[in-house]
Amino acid sequence: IIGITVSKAENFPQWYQEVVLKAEMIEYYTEISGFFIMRPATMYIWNTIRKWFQERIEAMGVDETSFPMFLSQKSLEKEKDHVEGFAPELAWVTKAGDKDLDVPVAVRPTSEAVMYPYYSKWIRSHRDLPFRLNQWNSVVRWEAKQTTPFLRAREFLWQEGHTAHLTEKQAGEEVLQILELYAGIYEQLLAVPVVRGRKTEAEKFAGGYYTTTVEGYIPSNGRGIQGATSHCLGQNFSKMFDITVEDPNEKGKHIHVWQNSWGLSTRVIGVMVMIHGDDKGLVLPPRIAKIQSILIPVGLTAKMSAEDKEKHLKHLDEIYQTLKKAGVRAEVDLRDGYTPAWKFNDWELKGVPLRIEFGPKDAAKDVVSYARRDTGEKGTIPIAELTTKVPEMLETIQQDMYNRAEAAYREHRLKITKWEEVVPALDAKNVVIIPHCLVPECEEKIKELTAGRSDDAAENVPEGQKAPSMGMKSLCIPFEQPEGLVKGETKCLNPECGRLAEQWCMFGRSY
Ligand SMILES: O=C1CCCN[C@@H]1CCCn1cnc2ccccc2c1=O
Repeated sequence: IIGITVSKAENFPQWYQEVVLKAEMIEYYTEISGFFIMRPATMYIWNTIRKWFQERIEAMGVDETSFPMFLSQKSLEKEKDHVEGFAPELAWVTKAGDKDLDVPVAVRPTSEAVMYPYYSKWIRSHRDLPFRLNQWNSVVRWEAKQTTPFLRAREFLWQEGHTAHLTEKQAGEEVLQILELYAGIYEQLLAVPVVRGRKTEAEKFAGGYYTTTVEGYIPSNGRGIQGATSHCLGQNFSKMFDITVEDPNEKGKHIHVWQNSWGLSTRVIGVMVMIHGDDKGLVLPPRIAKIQSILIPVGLTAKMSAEDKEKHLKHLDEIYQTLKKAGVRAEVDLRDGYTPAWKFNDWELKGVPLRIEFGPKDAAKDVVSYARRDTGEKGTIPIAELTTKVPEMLETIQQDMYNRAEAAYREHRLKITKWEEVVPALDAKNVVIIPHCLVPECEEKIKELTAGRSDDAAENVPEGQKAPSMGMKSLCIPFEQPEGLVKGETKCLNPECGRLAEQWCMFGRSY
């Protein structure tokens, strides 16, 4: 069996790459770098997320749409001021066949510029509000940085919601409603805890008014990771694209609508793999596992008569049927020519949450033997109790996986009030929450001050090999603010800043 050849603790990047490849989630698209093939194991998870989210936004009155994947120079021009930062990531089509296009078109990196000229056309009266569309699609951003499966790819799947409202208040309510759904995808489906908060001015979507975010944490390297964002765009885009309605209270007067845009991508799958995986491979939370329980016959030795073997497998099939009826996504592995041990490794690599073994010894006692993938715990379950015990155990696994990840995040999210404690905390794989002035220049300074010098003198590291550790960025201003910050008195923690602190702000090394 070709399992994972490195340990998660020893070589995290290599471990991650092996897991997504050997668990058959991803294939590298070697024709063009930065692109990945998403295989059935991945698409099952993505489709589970999509069904969960789609059902809930439909209940909110969001309709589905599908816009073209190309945008014109002209409409890009309308949002040029904030697009310039993104310009290097735009992929352009300049030819069709052997003919140059008179006007090159860009592949969408996001769809504001594609959609909003039509919002302008369709949204005329306040009765058209709230106007809400979402599309499930892929976008292209020609990343210059090193790509990683799920976390940073040049094309990824996401949903992008784009809504218009009459007032800032109505827009603001929806921003948070969607953010809670994003948190729900992480916490209820992926068993991944997230911190909810607002991005600082330096880290928000520049074209927007404010950005709310769910922030994850990767224990293996102590980095923060942006999980999904729900932006209030204010009236910025309705002014750029002339999206107005007649003022219901004042004839002849026009109001620029208040807009939101919100997106969650296949990045969420990478976060789940990184947090829950172990040295045997993927560990899937039961709620998003295509196979929740794999049934494997054991103890079928050669000296067993064909008749006894058949009887045993028939009994196993009854167990399988019982589990299916109980709503468990179960499969039976009857592959010939593979030992039980080989099968155990294979299904552990693929992250199946619960293994059920059934041999003659089990049959004699009317039990099955089980092994939990997350903890390795083994035991037996009376066959008569499978219908209740197996669904219960799957829910327990889901909850335990969340609780362990939540504890790891909580224990590595340190409230710090002494600057000299910051870098040691980062080096110990923590993210920090510090009193901060929220001024962009100060964040830049903090990034410099916390970037580790490449201390080549460090033990047994060849000259110039030790990469300088990156500085910390702001991750979010947590909605849940700790105690102890006295407005007008508490100083920003950056010793070179000197300003007063506005709020507690979470910082960390990040993706
Ligand atoms: O996040 C979201 C959620 C979904 C809808 N769009 C917003 C904002 C996207 C911000 N963004 C991100 N990368 C880009 C890359 C190239 C051009 C433009 C952009 C760009 O506007």
